[in-house]
Amino acid sequence: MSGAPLPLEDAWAKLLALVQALPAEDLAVGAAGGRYLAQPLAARLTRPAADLSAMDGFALAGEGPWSVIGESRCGAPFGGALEDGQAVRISTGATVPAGSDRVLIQEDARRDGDRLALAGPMPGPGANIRARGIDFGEGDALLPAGSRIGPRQVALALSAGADTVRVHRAPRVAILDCGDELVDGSVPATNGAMLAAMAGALPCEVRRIGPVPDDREALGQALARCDDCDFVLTSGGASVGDHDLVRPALEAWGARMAFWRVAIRPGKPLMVARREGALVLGLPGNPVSAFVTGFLFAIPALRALLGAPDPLPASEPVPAGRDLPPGGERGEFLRANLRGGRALPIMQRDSSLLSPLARADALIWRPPHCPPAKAGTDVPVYRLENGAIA
Ligand SMILES: Nc1nc2c(c(=O)[nH]1)N[C@H]1C(S)=C(S)[C@@H](COP(=O)(O)OP(=O)(O)OC[C@H]3O[C@@H](n4cnc5c(N)ncnc54)[C@H](O)[C@@H]3O)O[C@H]1N2
Ligand code: MOO
Repeated sequence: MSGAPLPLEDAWAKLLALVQALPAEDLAVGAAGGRYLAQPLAARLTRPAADLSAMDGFALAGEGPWSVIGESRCGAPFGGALEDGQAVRISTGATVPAGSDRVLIQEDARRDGDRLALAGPMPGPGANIRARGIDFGEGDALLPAGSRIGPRQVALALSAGADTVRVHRAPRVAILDCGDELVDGSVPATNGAMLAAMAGALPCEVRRIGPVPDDREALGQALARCDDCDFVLTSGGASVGDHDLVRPALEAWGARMAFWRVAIRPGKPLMVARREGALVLGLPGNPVSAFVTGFLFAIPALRALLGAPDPLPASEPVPAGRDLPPGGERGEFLRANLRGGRALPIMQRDSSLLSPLARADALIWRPPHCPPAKAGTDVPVYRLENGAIA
């Protein structure tokens, strides 16, 4: 447990091995935004349910000229069938009547009373018609288990006739700020609010606790308020100082440490533990360290609890905006700005500095002992603005 800090990849693997998606529940489709499907979604309906017009105009049967014998509107389809030489006025999205195989857009039509003639080219068969079932048919598999229900998936599920979807339950999350200096107000307790804002972009129930003093009993009482939580997130007191009491307090509460310390900068003294059904992450107190470990571990853990199949953040190669020195003993996440397709590192690296953190829109990953990188060579970059944490 107190051995060498774990390489990032090993820490991620151990974390994911500890987390299981929470049990499933049925939720009204409109309330399921941000959740992940616990079972696949199949269509209960065919869409479109009938052949529909894609344009405002006239549904035609046979060659022109035509006589207009009625109208098909959304919600009020034309009841009968057309014979050759007949047409109906039709709106976008309205049902194409039987007997018609094409729609003439009104800009290409000349209407005089009930008489209709071409004022443009004759539409071909099927023109301006959305055929029944082109989106999906009843019984079609629409979304596999593990899909995230975003706004587009909400629309799809409703269109497919689902009232509810089976999704993983939203985690109950406790976020504790720890430190005497936060209790007396000499240092503003920024981490809890920051982490709550990060977590709050995902579907979860966040309970803020503290600030809690550096005191075993107080920490014990605070942790007792987390007994019903799925995920407990502390910040501060994770290091080796005399007042870093989070680990013994967690152990006294019944948490079993899975690992402590990851070979990353900032964020080394990360603690990961489990207690009965709950996952526990002890994040370091330095605000940048809390953010980086929140981004790399806490948000992915939340996604995993929600049932995301691929919960870790993804990096992309971006050319470095300047020469970068070789990597050290710990891998480093450099705060950076993406400008003109390049990632420009911010050179203030102290893990207490919030102004460079707030200015950054990306993190450049420098793996341990990596060779120097010349400006213009690709380096792995994690964008901060997507995925809940800007
Ligand atoms: N001898 C060693 N000292 C330290 C080591 C080490 O390996 N050996 N690791 C350093 C690293 S790396 C980090 S990161 C910090 C982490 O320390 P803690 O997690 O124990 O955090 P604290 O000591 O409680 O606080 C550090 C710093 O952060 C401020 N803080 C704490 N919580 C909050 C909060 N909720 N909101 C805002 N600011 C917070 C606190 O006031 C301190 O300034 O340890 C190094 N030391
Ligand atoms: O990991 Mo600490 O976060 O380097 O300052």
